[in-house]
Parts: sequence; C-alpha cells; structure tokens
Amino acid sequence: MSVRVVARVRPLLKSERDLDVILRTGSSAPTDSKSRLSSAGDKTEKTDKKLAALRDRDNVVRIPNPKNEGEEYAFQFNGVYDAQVSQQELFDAEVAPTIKHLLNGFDVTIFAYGVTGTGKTHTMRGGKTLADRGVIPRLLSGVYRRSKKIEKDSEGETNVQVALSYYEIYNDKVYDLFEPPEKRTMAGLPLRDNGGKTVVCGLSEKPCTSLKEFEQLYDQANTNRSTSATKLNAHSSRSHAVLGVKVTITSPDKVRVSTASAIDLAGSEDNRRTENDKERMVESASINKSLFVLAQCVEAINKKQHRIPYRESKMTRILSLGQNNGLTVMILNLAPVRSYQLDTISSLNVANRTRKIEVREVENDPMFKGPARPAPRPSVAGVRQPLRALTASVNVNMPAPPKDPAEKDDSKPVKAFSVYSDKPQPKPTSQLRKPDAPKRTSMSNTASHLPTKATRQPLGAQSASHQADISAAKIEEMVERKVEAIMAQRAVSEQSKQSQINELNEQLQKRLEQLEQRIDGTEDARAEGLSYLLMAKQHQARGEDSSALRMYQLAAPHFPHNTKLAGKIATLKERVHSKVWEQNALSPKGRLGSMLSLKKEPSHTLGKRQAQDVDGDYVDRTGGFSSDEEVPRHQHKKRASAKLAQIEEDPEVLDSEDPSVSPRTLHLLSIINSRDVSQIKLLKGVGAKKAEALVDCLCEMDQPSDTDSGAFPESQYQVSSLAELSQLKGVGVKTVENMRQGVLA
Ligand SMILES: Nc1ncnc2c1ncn2[C@@H]1O[C@H](COP(=O)(O)OP(=O)(O)OP(=O)(O)O)[C@@H](O)[C@H]1O
Repeated sequence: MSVRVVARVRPLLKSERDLDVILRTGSSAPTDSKSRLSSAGDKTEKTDKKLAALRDRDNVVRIPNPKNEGEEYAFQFNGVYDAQVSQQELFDAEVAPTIKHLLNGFDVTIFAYGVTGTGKTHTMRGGKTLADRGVIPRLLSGVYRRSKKIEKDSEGETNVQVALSYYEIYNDKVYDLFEPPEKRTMAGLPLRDNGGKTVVCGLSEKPCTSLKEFEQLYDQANTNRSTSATKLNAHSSRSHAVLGVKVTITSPDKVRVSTASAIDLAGSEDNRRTENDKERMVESASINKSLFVLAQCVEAINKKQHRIPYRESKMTRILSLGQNNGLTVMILNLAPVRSYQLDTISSLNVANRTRKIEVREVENDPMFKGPARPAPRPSVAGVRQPLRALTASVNVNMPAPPKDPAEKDDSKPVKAFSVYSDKPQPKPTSQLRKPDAPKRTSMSNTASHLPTKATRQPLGAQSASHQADISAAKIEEMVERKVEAIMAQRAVSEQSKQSQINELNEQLQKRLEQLEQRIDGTEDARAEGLSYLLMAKQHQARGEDSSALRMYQLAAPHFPHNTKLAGKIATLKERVHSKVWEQNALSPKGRLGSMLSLKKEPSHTLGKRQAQDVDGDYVDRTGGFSSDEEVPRHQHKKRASAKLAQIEEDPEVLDSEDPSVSPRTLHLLSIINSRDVSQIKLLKGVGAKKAEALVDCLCEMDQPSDTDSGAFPESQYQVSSLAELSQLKGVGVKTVENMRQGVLA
C-alpha cells in the first residue's frame, strides 16, 4: 500500500487578496475566493452527502506555470480539500478510518507537510473551540471512544491503555516536550535503531486515561514547543513536533501494542520573504535542511536507489518514510496565493513523489500471555532433530507377536516398513505407544524414559537370548544418551556463541553510539556551516549580496582555513559597499534630502574634525561623529545615507580598511574641501567644468552667518565622507571612485 497523500488548501488570510489566488482545486473556480478566515467560523454543519461529493470530485490541484501563465501544472492526490472543508470533515474523511487499524495492531503515521504559514499546525493541533479542534485532539477522542467500546463489548475482559510521548526536533536535536526546557541538555536525546524502528532514548511516556487528561498534558507540552513570530507567520513552529500515541490492548490471551504518530512538521521558509534575524536564520537553515533531506529521501525511494539518506537528518530518521510499517497519511498544506507560487510548486512535487512510496501494511506482532510455553531448547530449534522411529511402526523382519486369543482381530495390519520422522515431538511420552508385548521387566523403567527409542525389539521374541536383548537395548540406550550428550554440548556451545554475539553486538552498539556522538558534535558544526553556505549560495543566486555576505560570514568560523571562502567574503564586501553607494547616489530622496538638510546644518571644517579626532573627542571609523555638538549632523548624515551608515557601522560587513577613512580618502576630501579648481580639475575623471561646478555646489551649501546675533561667522560647508561627496550635484559614485583611485595616498 502506498502513502496516502491529501492536499488541503487554506482560506485566504485577512492580509491576502482574492485577486492573488492562483490555486485551483477539483473542478472549482480559483480556490476560496469567497472564503476568508473571518468567515471560516460561519461554515458549520456540512452533511455526509457533501463530504462524499467532496471525495468524489477530481482530486487535482492546478497551479499556473510561473514562466508561462497560460499553462497550468496539475497534480493528482488521494484527496483534495479546499478552504470550505472543516476540521471535522477532514478528520472524518482521512483520519477517523485509521483509528480502527490502530486498535487492530497497526502503526499509523499522520504528518502535515508544507511551506510556513500554510496551516499545518492548524490542521494538526487546531484551535481551542470544539469546531476548530485539529486532527490530534480528534484522534485521541476517537481512540478513547473506540477503546471504551472494545472494553464494553468484551465485558471487561479486554483492557485498553493509552500512553503519550511528545517531542520536538529543534535544530536537529530531539527534546522531550513533556519536560520543561530547563531540563534540556545541549545534545538533546539520542536516537537508536530498535528492531527496524527508530526510537528516542530517555523519552518520557505519560499514561493518559481520558481526553481531558490528554488536553491538559498536550496544552502544557505545547508551551514548551519552540515557536516564534516570523514575517510570514505570527506563530511559526520552529521545530518538528512528534506526538506518539501508544495503545496497549490487553485481552485474556494476548497483548497488542501499536502506535499512532501525529507529526506537525515545521514549514520550509523562503528567507527572501521571512526577514529572519540570526537566530531565526539558524532555525530556518535547520528546518530547510531537514525538509531538503526528506525530499531527497522521497526522490531516492522513487528512483529505487540503493542508498536512502534517512540518516542525514533526525526528522527523516524518525519519519522513516517507506520503511515504517502500517498506514501513512501525508497532509500537504497549501496556501492559495501567488506569493507562495514557487514554494507551492516545490511542495506539490515532493508530495506527488511521496504518493508513489509503498509502505508495508504489517500489523505488530501480539505478545501471547499464559503459562510459559515449553521453549525449544536454546539453539536446538534450528538444529535438525535426529531421526526418530514412529512408535507405531514395526519391523517387518521381526517375527509377529503371538496373538492374544481374546484380542479382537480388527487390529490394523502390520506395516511392512519402518517410518522415521525428523520432526520434533513435543509430547513424546504421551504420544508414545508402547508395544503391548513383550514386557521387558529389566528395562521397562529405563525404556519409559527413552521415548525415542526405536522399537527394534523383536515382538514376542521372549525365547530369544536375554543377553542379546539386553545388549540391543543397552546399545540403543547408549546411542540415545550419546546423542543427547552431543545435543546438550551443542546447545551449550550455541548458547555461549549467542552470548558472545550479544556481547559483540553490545560492544558494536556502544562503539556506534560513541562514534555517533563524536560525529554528531563535529557533524553538527559542519552541517551548520554547510547550511549557511547553502543559504549564502541561494541568496547570491537571487542577487541578494548583503544576505549572501552575512551567510558566508556566519559560515566562516566553521571553515577557518578556507581561502576560497575568505575570497568570496572579500569580493562580496566590495560589491555590497559599492552597491550601497550607488543606491544612495541614485536615490532621488537621498540626494535631494541630503542637499536640503545639509544646508540647514552648521558646517564644520575638516581641520576641526581632525583636531577632534586627535583629542579623542569622537571615535568613528566610518567618518561619522560622536561628540555632543556633532550629534545632529551625524544623525542627519545617517538619514542622508542610511543604508551606507548601516553597513559601515556593521563590523561584520566593514573591514578595518574602510575606504571612507583611509589616507587616500582623507587626501581626496582635503582636495575637494580646498575648493581649489586648479587642483580639483586634476583629479581623475574630473575636468575643469566639473571642478567649477563642484566648487559652486560647495559654495551654495555654505551656511550664511547669523547676522542678527553675530554669533557665528559664515561657515564653509565641508565634505566629510565619500558618501557625502557622491551626493553632490554632478558627482556620482563612479566619479567618486575614479577620483579616489587617481589620488596617491
Ligand atoms: N483551514 C484553515 N482554516 C482557518 N484558518 C487557517 C486554516 N489553515 C491555516 N489557517 C490560519 O493560517 C495561519 C497559519 O497557519 P499555521 O500556523 O497553522 O501555519 P503553519 O503551516 O503551521 O506554519 P509554520 O510552518 O510557520 O508553523 C494561522 O493564523 C491559522 O489559523
């Protein structure tokens, strides 16, 4: 049976517009244009008929090709539910049928997959009202209801117990959600392989007897889950959450255990849109990486590849898609709007491939109760039994025993052959039908302990030599004993071999754990570095140089001696820097704003500033000012070239050789501030005309003297940074760069 994949399209959020809806489901018009979250509560009762109709229509999701709007991609699933479908309807159609299987001993896995903000948590956990409750509380409710029925039907002979475990995978580490966050260790809980299943070691398991108790436990545990506000979702899950519902059914003769796993995966994030900070970025990198590994696993299974990369992420190891037995339902959550288009297509692709994954629908083995069964002797089970003669057989070569005249003649004819069996005989003594005659008093006791003894005794041959009889019996007995001794010896050696194997396995397991821990440590760091690199590449591919630079810088500590990485960082820094200048120069607001406001402010000479620098009145390697009297000007400059200042002030972006304060820059600024046309015109890229215009511009910006009070003499406007220079009339970033390069430091 393959994984059941159903798609659920969420309604429009209040911030989204009907116009932006691009997804179509079934034979409907563009999805949900009429349904908004505000009206979601109004849609209450829907009949079974309607639900059946929902199931019957074509289960296709259609989305336009982003490169050619006229063309549509269509994806078929096992079920498609649009925004009008209520929590109850989705549950009834997709999850309720699995409860029966769960209580029949099958494991069930239900997981929600999709981009951030598409409704996974809403689907799995849901809201607080009865109608809004999601899959998980409804599942528990169904389990309790069915358990009660089983107990009632069996008149109390069968008992059903439910126990819960709940954990999250946050930054590829597993944490118990039933434990408060303070109790967490850095490494999280380790995973182990146990009989083909991945288990979390040290996870707490809470017996839970009622729905009410479940709600308390679940709500409390959810407060321990890592969630945060991102730009795309005010309550974004920053981890994958796995709820395990273990059901133990104890009937008079057996115990059956099965588990339902309800998984709310974290959503993939496009960090162009999230505007995540560093912490969110780290989370996001981990989420995206695990989802990427999941997609790789799905692809590898589809392509029937030998190696499925389950172990590359804890989430995929736990989910074990295609390796887990039982039933698996994937709920693909989708947002109907254009801003999600690329992410939606990629989710649809993954889900489409998941649909083809086959899972074995195997029920868990029950454990039988009752008195201990006679276990086969250790290690003998696999050993071929020595041939044993069936006791009913007789040897045709032996003379027939004299018949008792009283005996009826309806006895079966004597078989003309001996029948031997190599099957173990579970109850040999009772099955053994001793020959009626002759009775050998001397050996009778011994013989009764030797059930497997072949009856080679000539029937009714009492006249034969007693000596020969005894010796034959003795020989048989000796053979029997010898065989048993050999068997016992073998059993012992098998046992010790087994214990050696167990010991070896334990040692191997320990070694594996140690290795895993070691690898986890180094791999974690490496993986983190790699995910930064991956994100940096993605940003760079999209032309987001500053984000790419930031990611490369975050990756750098993980690859300390990587010259290529260092080179990339340097190149990007350079590029980011010049881009910012360009932006400032090109921005009409920035240019005009700076020209206007600069005029209003008192000016200061470069000489004065340098003096202040020497006195240590301000510390500013970006060309800004920090002395009290300079504050307004400094603030103004920041406004005028906000982006530049932001980048210049960011120590991670700006290296110590900031060109704005290098000797070359200072020299260039002093030439400009000298207002000497003959000198300025000699600068690279500046002719006489440009030099004159530049000086005119500087004069225009001079502050007139405060004639009323006579407090200040006319002060000359001085250019204090390259950014400022690039904003002057007729001067652009390129000109400034040319001027600077032409100046000898
Ligand atoms: N079917 C729905 N009906 C009503 N509201 C919905 C539905 N699906 C999603 N929403 C709303 O959409 C918003 C985002 O949903 P949710 O938090 O469940 O997304 P998510 O996929 O879990 O996101 P993340 O991956 O970031 O955790 C929430 O405000 C939620 O209430």
